[in-house]
Amino acid sequence: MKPFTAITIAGSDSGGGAGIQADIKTFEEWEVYGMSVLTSLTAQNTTGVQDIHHVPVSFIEAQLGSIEEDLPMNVIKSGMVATKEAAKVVGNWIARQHIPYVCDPVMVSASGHPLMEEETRAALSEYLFPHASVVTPNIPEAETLLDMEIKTEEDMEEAARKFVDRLGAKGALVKGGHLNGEAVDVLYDGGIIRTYREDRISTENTHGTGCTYASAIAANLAMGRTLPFAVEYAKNYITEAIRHSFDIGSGSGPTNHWAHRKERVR
Ligand SMILES: Nc1ncnc2c1ncn2[C@@H]1O[C@H](COP(=O)(O)OP(=O)(O)O)[C@@H](O)[C@H]1O
Ligand SMILES: Cc1ncc(COP(=O)(O)OP(=O)(O)O)c(N)n1
Repeated sequence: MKPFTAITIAGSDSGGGAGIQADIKTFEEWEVYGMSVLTSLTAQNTTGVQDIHHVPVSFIEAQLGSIEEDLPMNVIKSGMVATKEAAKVVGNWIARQHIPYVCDPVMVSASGHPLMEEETRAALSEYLFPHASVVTPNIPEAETLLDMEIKTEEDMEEAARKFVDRLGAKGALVKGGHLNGEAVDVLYDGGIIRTYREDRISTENTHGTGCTYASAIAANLAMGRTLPFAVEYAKNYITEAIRHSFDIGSGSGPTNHWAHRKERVR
């Protein structure tokens, strides 16, 4: 049997809610075989990030090479890529793969800890976005990367268009988790604008939502679904993961990666 496969290039969250751990848990729930390239190690829990250690760029390259020379890949997902040197190596490697790529431009943890060096911002646009089937910024990330304010759904639409028209991504999904009201996300794929809308769930336990959502999109692309359908399935998945999130730790608890088994969202 040959499964669909996905590779995540991201940081480790020792607390298990975000980063590589969230990505692999999500791939598994979609029955997609997960592989990982670690870019940074974080000492992290539900209250915040206590320490960060960046993996040497030569070792990031070694991990990419090990996978490339032996294992099949249907999709690439990236998360925390903290330095411009790492962004360059990862971007140049992705350019050679010619498979769908989901780029989650992780900049700051929900607890407010920077997960990317400031000078890396320009490197994301230069090395990663041009290869992305879709970039998945949250509102603060989109505001920083585009140097604009986002307060309304119309602003989200404008931002999504800019990621494609100005920064060269093939698609952009601007996530509205940080706005008030409904949980609305806006997708632009270079053609039309699509909106994904769910009621906001009242919970503090949303640690890892961005990583989990992007990985669910990647898993669906690995299975051959189109981007709009991949986002639709992933939106249902993340909504149930938040609805049934775990009240563990004394900070913002993690989402529940197996919640869909109760709700049958697949
Ligand atoms: N309280 C919530 N209730 C329902 N959906 C939410 C809630 N918070 C975030 N979401 C959804 O979770 C996904 C991740 O969004 P967001 O929180 O903006 O990203 P990030 O985790 O990268 O900051 C989006 O689909 C967003 O609409
Ligand atoms: C190692 C690592 N990578 C990414 C994040 C950010 O996770 P995300 O799902 O975007 O959001 P929060 O969990 O921070 O709300 C992280 N914390 N750690």
